[in-house]
Amino acid sequence: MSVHPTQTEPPSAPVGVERVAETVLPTKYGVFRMLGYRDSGGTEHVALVRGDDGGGAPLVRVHSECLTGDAFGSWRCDCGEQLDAALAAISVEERGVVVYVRGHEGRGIGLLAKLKAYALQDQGVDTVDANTELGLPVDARRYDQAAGILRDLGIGAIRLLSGNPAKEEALEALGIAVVERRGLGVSERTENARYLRTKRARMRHDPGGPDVWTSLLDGVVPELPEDDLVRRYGYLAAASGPIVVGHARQSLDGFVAPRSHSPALPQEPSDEGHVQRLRALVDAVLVGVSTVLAEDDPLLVDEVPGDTPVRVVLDATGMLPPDSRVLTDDAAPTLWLVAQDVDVPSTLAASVEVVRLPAGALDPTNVLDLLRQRDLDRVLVEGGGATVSGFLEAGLLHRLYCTTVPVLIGDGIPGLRFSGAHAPVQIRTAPVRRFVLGHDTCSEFDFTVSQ
Ligand SMILES: Nc1nc2c(ncn2[C@@H]2O[C@H](COP(=O)(O)OP(=O)(O)OP(=O)(O)O)[C@@H](O)[C@H]2O)c(=O)[nH]1
Ligand SMILES: [Zn+2]
Repeated sequence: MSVHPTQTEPPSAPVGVERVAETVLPTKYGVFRMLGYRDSGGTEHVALVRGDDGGGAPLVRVHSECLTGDAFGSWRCDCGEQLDAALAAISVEERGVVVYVRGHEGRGIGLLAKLKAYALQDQGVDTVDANTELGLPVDARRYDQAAGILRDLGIGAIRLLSGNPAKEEALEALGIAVVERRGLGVSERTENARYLRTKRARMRHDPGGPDVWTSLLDGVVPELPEDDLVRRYGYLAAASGPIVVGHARQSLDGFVAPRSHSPALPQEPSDEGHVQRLRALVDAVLVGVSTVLAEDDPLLVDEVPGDTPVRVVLDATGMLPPDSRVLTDDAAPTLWLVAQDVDVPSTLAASVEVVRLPAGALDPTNVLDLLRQRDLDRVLVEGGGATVSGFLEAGLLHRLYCTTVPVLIGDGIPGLRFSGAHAPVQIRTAPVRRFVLGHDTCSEFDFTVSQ
């Protein structure tokens, strides 16, 4: 059953607003003028204003109060992140307004009714039906106080930051020209995915622009400095020249697997698509043959949106079995790098190209040269330990993600190792960012910053 939200008819007497206070508010997004208003029903609202009057329709966010999202950072909804993103977008343009509308809590049903609606949603009811089951309107918000505040600010035309067409229609009906509407594109989270899906399916919400991940795939980094995807992957999406990213997942004591290969490291069920996202943002993913032998991973991008990159297997002695999935799955080209004199089967999928290098020439520098000649500039060296260590030791990694799994193996297949025989013992340091991937901890080294 599809229920369309019923907009409560505004009472015949429009709500008027009176400006009662003016001050400034320094924030992490810069200094805003802060204007306080009281509407004719006694509810108090504020407007955060940046920039001057001139220069076309400003960015405007008409933000519905949400104590849980705005103040407590709740992930049940996306309000807090939208508010942050709106302030950030306005600070980038150095111009715009956030009208913070009180009394809009719970889409106008009030805070405690919203909490009751949450309790119903905990039992499986969706956000629309929860309001209805409580005998309350799906959306009881009115926007005449927001329109009044904009008029008081001398603003008659706006670029609205919202994914809600009903908000645009309501403002238009109140005489505010919405020359453009776009969503703020904040990333979906596991906790709010159902809520956002329901808003799209049953409340006509649309993102009004590409979401963050789609933008990153297109090489565009949205102005959302607080967004997890932007923070984690913005640099890679924006990289214009060659970039090499290493990845290693190992036990706390530095092994990728026990000697027997069985059992392997526990798979992390929620790595938030980290490895898949790295794959999707590069031109080529490279692995050593031992990793393919151990895991038979076809190296696809199939859990997040994006294209599978060119797959590159370093296999000097030709150990790769012809039925391994990286050779048989033709989702993307595979480069099988072997030494000159190695025998390979004559019948291989059309997606597979055997590239022969002189014996001894399969070192990281030559391999990267070969990839760059093919315009494969962004490279993910995904595993295993020896392969990634080779690129690390050769000083060829711009970034390294070292994910540690909270287990101890004692002895096994080594993860990252420096070869003491070829290089003086080094302590590699670089700025590190750390993030938690389920039970794993990922440390990201940035070797582009010299220390
Ligand atoms: N009744 C109810 N209200 C909710 C729920 N989740 C969030 N809200 C309220 O919904 C309001 C925000 O509305 P949304 O539909 O999320 O977004 P919007 O303002 O219509 O659209 P955007 O401009 O794109 O943010 C806030 O006041 C929240 O308190 C919920 O499950 N039930
Ligand atoms: Zn909210």
